[in-house]
Amino acid sequence: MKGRVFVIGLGLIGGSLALCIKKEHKDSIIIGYDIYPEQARLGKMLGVIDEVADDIVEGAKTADLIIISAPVIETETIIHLLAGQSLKPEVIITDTGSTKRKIVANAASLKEKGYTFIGGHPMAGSHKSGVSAAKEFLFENAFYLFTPEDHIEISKVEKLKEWLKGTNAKFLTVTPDNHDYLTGIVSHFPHIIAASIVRQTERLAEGESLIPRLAAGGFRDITRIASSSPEMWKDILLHNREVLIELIDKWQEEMDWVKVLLEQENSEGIFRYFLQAKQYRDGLPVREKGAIPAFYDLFVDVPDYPGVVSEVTGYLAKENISITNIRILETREDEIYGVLVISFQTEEDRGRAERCIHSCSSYATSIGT
Ligand SMILES: NC(=O)c1ccc[n+]([C@@H]2O[C@H](COP(=O)([O-])OP(=O)(O)OC[C@H]3O[C@@H](n4cnc5c(N)ncnc54)[C@H](O)[C@@H]3O)[C@@H](O)[C@H]2O)c1
Ligand SMILES: O=C(O)C(=O)C[C@]1(C(=O)O)C=C[C@@H](O)C=C1
Repeated sequence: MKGRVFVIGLGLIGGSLALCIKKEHKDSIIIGYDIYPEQARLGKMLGVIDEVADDIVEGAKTADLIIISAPVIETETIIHLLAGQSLKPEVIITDTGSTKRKIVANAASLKEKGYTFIGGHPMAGSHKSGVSAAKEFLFENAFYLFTPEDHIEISKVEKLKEWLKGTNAKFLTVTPDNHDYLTGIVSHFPHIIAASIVRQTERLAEGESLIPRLAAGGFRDITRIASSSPEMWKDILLHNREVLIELIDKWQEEMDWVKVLLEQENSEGIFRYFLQAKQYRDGLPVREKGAIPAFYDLFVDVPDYPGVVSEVTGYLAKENISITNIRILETREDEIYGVLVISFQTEEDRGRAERCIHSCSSYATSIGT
């Protein structure tokens, strides 16, 4: 498709969408604006956008598609600002906010002016912020939720989906209320829990210097999202407070139940508690992005000597196999072998990497579970 796409808020999500749109629609022109001009300039330098707009008014007036990708309370303000502008009559305005009820309610000001607003939420992301973290494959196979109101023509929704085709996401339509209820459970509430575990640990670590050093594997897995942007999460919590207050009550009941099991030394009950959680969690779709992101990890047993990481990555580079992450599992000091964990975007890449490492070295590999 041809046209001018204006991204307001050029961070992780805005930048990633810009990359997806450019990949699919090579003739489009992507204009970016960020309240921090250095973000937009960096976006241009990284090739994420084609042009930088000096302000929202300038970028919006010639746009065919406007994507608001700022924190959700900022999004409300931007919607009202846009409603006061003279935009192209056929422009489509969408957002990427993690909440939808209040945003869609605020978009009444756009409807009054005859502009089309379709609420959107790509259900994939990261704890990282900023345009430098943008990735064109961020949304692959993830759900992309839309909340169009009844008066929105289907052809407009189809056009928006066409613009966003390069995300390779699975589009789904829900109501704004249902959206906030569902994401409250699977996204917003877990972020509160992650932050609360970290805060409790920090409090208890006072005078216990071993605590931060011991906080490894399990702690890091469950608290990764506590490193997310406080600005973004402050807005999300304020927007979805009713749903979250209810979930906190339910969580307190859950903790009371665990406390009872412990007080009773109820071995069978504790076993069943973990078994039920394991069965449900193991049944979630892990190979697809969405509920749980896909991690195509390859474990490589390597001798513990300097240069081994560049040796292995060198083999992969020669075969043009791209990696998304690499880390070394901590090993015992007396061991001469370490484990390199290399993550790939696809299962196919991981298979190629495994074959490549076998043909270039004698290192054992495993794909884990
Ligand atoms: N991070 C995620 O995992 C994720 C996933 C899906 C949706 N979202 C939603 O997408 C939106 C963007 O999140 P992100 O992760 O890209 O955050 P981010 O912090 O990486 O980017 C947001 C950008 O918006 C800019 N900004 C703030 N106020 C602005 C304003 N008034 N005008 C213009 N720019 C402004 C910030 O400077 C920043 O560069 C949020 O609404 C968030 O709820 C986030
Ligand atoms: O992977 C992460 O770090 C995320 O937190 C992504 C996540 C989520 O909760 O799943 C966060 C907020 C968004 O609105 C959508 C996705």
